[in-house]
Amino acid sequence: MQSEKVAVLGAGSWGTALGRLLVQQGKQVYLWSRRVDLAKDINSYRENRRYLPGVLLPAKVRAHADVDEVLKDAATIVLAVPSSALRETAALIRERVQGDVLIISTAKGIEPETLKRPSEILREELPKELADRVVVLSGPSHAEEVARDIPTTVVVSAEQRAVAEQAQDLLMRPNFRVYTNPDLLGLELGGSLKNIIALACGVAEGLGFGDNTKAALVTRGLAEIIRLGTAMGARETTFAGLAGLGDLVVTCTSKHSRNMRFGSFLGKGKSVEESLALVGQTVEGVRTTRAAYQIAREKGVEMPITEECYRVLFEGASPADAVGTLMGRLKTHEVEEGVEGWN
Ligand SMILES: NC(=O)c1ccc[n+]([C@@H]2O[C@H](COP(=O)([O-])OP(=O)(O)OC[C@H]3O[C@@H](n4cnc5c(N)ncnc54)[C@H](O)[C@@H]3O)[C@@H](O)[C@H]2O)c1
Ligand SMILES: O=P(O)(O)OC[C@H](O)CO
Repeated sequence: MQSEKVAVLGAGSWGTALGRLLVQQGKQVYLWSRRVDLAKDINSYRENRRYLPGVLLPAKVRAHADVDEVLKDAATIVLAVPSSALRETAALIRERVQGDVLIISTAKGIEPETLKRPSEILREELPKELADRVVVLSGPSHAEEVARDIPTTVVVSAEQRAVAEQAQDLLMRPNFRVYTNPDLLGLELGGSLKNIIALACGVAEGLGFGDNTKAALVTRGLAEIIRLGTAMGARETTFAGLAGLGDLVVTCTSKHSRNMRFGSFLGKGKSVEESLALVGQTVEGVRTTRAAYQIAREKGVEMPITEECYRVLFEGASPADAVGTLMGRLKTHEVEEGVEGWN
């Protein structure tokens, strides 16, 4: 009989929320924290006070600092570490796991050094039989709300439909609705690139701007995500879905968003380092801005918001200067084929 054990690697907010959800699905969850003190604290308080305060965890979520114990005989592995930690975490799996294991990848970032997406990193780091079992989970899903059973919709993809459907069956709950989509590339790009736009929305908030500015960033942000995504081979319709517009809306409007909070500190005049320290959690948008900027240049795709985020994050431009550049761009059409439709 297949083990009911699930290993969740990464005891941050998302790993903890997904661990709780999987216990609701009847699983025994081993939550891996590389820090012994955090594992002890979670088990003592039945709460992840550092990353997901205020959520009582069932006894079947047990935190461990020993990765051997966590991975042994697990039928499913959920990867909930930031994209920056994915390669080293995959190496831990490679050295310890064989066989028919489902691997759910949740990181939403692009590696700036290689321009690789999470599933590509896993393909490089894992043996083929494990990499073939990787499912990408994306969509609008703040841990703070999932952990409170607030109705949420997400989307999964994998190279094989049957593998994606296995994850769909595993995760589907009355208040956690899981769709499938064959466009794995689009899912990963949507989930990663929206963090750049959320960061920009945070900057706008920090500068004291209003809803008009945020709506502008979401709308024009989606336009540049679609431009890059389709140039890379993703399907345009994916960006109208949960991993595109859905995640863009939630991240650009939610008080829970780490990327937006980070941007708002920048907008208030804090440095990148100060802003990261103030958030104190993973902010994927920083590394992904660097990666997307590079990919856009290589592909000759125009991404004005991403470019300005890059200038603020890595070239010392001030947020006010970035706004001036965006608003002062040459006049243009709203859609690429803008002049068509007129005589
Ligand atoms: N929080 C959410 O609502 C949410 C939702 C969907 C997807 N995600 C994605 O999930 C990933 C994790 O985000 P999060 O919000 O849980 O981050 P977080 O900052 O809350 O937690 C990250 C966890 O990973 C651990 N970690 C960092 N580097 C590590 C390493 N090298 N080895 C082992 N552990 C390491 C940290 O100690 C921490 O426990 C990100 O890619 C994020 O985009 C988050
Ligand atoms: O809090 P953020 O900005 O990392 O976003 C979390 C999730 O990606 C929302 O779907």
